[in-house]
Amino acid sequence: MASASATAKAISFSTQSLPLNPKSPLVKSQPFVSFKNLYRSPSPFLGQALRIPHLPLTSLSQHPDLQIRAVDSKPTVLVAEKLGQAGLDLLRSFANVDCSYNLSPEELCSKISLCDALIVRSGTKVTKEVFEAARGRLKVVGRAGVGIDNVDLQAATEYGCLVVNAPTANTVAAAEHAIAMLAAMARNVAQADASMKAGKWQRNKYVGVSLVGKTLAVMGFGKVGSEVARRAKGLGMHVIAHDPYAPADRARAIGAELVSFDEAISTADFISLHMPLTPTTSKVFNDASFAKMKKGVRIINVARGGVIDEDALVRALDSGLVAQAALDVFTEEPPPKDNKLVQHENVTVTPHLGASTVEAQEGVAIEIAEAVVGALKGELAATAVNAPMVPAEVLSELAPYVVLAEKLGRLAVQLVAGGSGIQGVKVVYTSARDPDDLDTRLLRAMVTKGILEPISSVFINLVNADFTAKKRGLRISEERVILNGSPESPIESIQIHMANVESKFASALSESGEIRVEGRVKDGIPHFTRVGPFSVDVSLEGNVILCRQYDQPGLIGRVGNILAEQNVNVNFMSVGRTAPGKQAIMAIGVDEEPEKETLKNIGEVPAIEEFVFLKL
Ligand SMILES: NC(=O)c1ccc[n+]([C@@H]2O[C@H](COP(=O)([O-])OP(=O)(O)OC[C@H]3O[C@@H](n4cnc5c(N)ncnc54)[C@H](O)[C@@H]3O)[C@@H](O)[C@H]2O)c1
Ligand SMILES: O=C(O)[C@H](O)COP(=O)(O)O
Repeated sequence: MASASATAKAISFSTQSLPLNPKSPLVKSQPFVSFKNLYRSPSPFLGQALRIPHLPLTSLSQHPDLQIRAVDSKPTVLVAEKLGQAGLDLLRSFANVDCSYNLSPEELCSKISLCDALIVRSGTKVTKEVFEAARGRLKVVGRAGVGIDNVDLQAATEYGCLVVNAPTANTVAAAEHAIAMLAAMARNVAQADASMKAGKWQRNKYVGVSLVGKTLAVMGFGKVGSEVARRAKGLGMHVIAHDPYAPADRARAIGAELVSFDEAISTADFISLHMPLTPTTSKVFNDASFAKMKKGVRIINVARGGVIDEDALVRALDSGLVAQAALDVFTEEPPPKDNKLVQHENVTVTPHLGASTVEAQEGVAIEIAEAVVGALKGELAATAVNAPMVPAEVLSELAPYVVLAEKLGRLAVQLVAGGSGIQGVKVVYTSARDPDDLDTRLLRAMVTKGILEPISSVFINLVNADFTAKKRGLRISEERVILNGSPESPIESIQIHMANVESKFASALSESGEIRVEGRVKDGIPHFTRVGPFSVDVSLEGNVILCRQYDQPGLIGRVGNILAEQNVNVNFMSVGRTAPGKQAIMAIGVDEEPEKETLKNIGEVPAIEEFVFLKL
């Protein structure tokens, strides 16, 4: 058995070559897809996006084929609800834009397989059927607004489709609308207006209530809630808030006190709702909670209709427990014509207008267009809803490690003997960085991609990597080995360990019997540096042949000759041995995939005990 103290000597046969083959059929077909395949892009988000790492753009643009493709291969964005002009202009500068409003679910499903991105507001349901109908082409759904309860996030994740939203541009508009509803309700503005338009003059009927000195409970102290609180303070109201996840000091800074749910609803004169619709908040305002409220309470809902049990609210209004309600949102939108809340004389309604100001819609359109274009370019979106957000500077630092992680995953899985069944994979990072300073989610996703893509038909990216691994029963654990010294590079090495599997290349097994491969980044290029107990050194740019042999003079030349006879270009070769004249591992980097016959000839060289061809 080989010892773990194997040493490596690297023999360079040629320098790094551009992995571009202009004659590749991939360049001719599927133009948008081809870039990823040509450049082996890490495309952490969107595997089919144009993303060209490490390569000078000038050399690409000089290639005639690529110039044509770059022009031809604009993605298509379907805008399914009205979007501000500035956002449309931005989208059109990058993509073909199809504005088709009021599509039926069937029409949406039939169009979607021709689209790379879809932009919606709250009026379009993006269901599992939509993702199924997209047949893998849809890469990003942009929600031009905050609430993503109309998008099936689980299905999006399962299909590897990124969901981004525009979380900030309509905050003030929604807060202003809540305040407008609050004041209009307190002074019966809508009812009095309707009465006058009907020819009446009813001054006694529409006596209102004052806001100053009253207690307002803000339920959900996020972006909109805190802006509502700030404005209510300006109206002289006493503001309390309930939000299990909001920091107390942020509330205090605005002059609001965070209290429990029961305390908020039982002491308030006005209750304004600003939480998202989730399984926990669904119908959280129901008979039981109305019963705890002060008699004559007034409720404003500019969040989501589903947080209120609407039948219970009708009962509470009819009994006088709730004096008035002001509603911008409804469980079903638009609500049926005979909806009792809409018709109720103590209820003021607007048709989901919270975000509908000219300014907010322009802002939202730009915010979502930037997010969608960025995502289509393969960048990580700051407003990703179903994927970890990795800041741009972290991404650029990790770029070569992202490639390394994927290629190590690919190497490791190809070393597994058929029928072994992989269950557990451990990824070990050695680094001098403080663990809190090293975000490995992207690397883990790429290891998963490397392992699963060669053995399945799934397309894996940062969005669906964990989900897909889990679904396939593949457990990926991570371990950090902290090195002493200064953390100049984020990672020293990445190792992949696969336990309880057999290997088709016995030398890949470590002393503990697990498949082990290791890689490092050298001068920005990912290298394969260890297999089992053997040190090797091959840049991970083409494909790799691993041979185990008895170290003897002339062997490297013999294998090199076999490859040269078949016109296979060797780009790198290294030999790791236990001691002179003992067992050694020869790792050969080759640009092309050798013919079967060539590989057979290598295997028949007497000193070679085993070998394996690994495709990267
Ligand atoms: N009517 C409109 O046109 C309109 C416009 C903008 C936003 N909205 C809706 O308003 C809501 C708030 O938007 P935002 O931008 O402030 O979102 P946000 O994420 O900034 O704030 C939501 C807050 O709710 C809190 N929360 C979560 N669960 C809670 C619970 N069980 N009880 C109390 N608080 C809880 C969160 O901690 C968070 O602080 C969303 O539902 C959004 O869709 C509606
Ligand atoms: O969640 C939101 O952003 C608001 O409800 C606005 O929805 P809209 O874009 O459909 O107006």
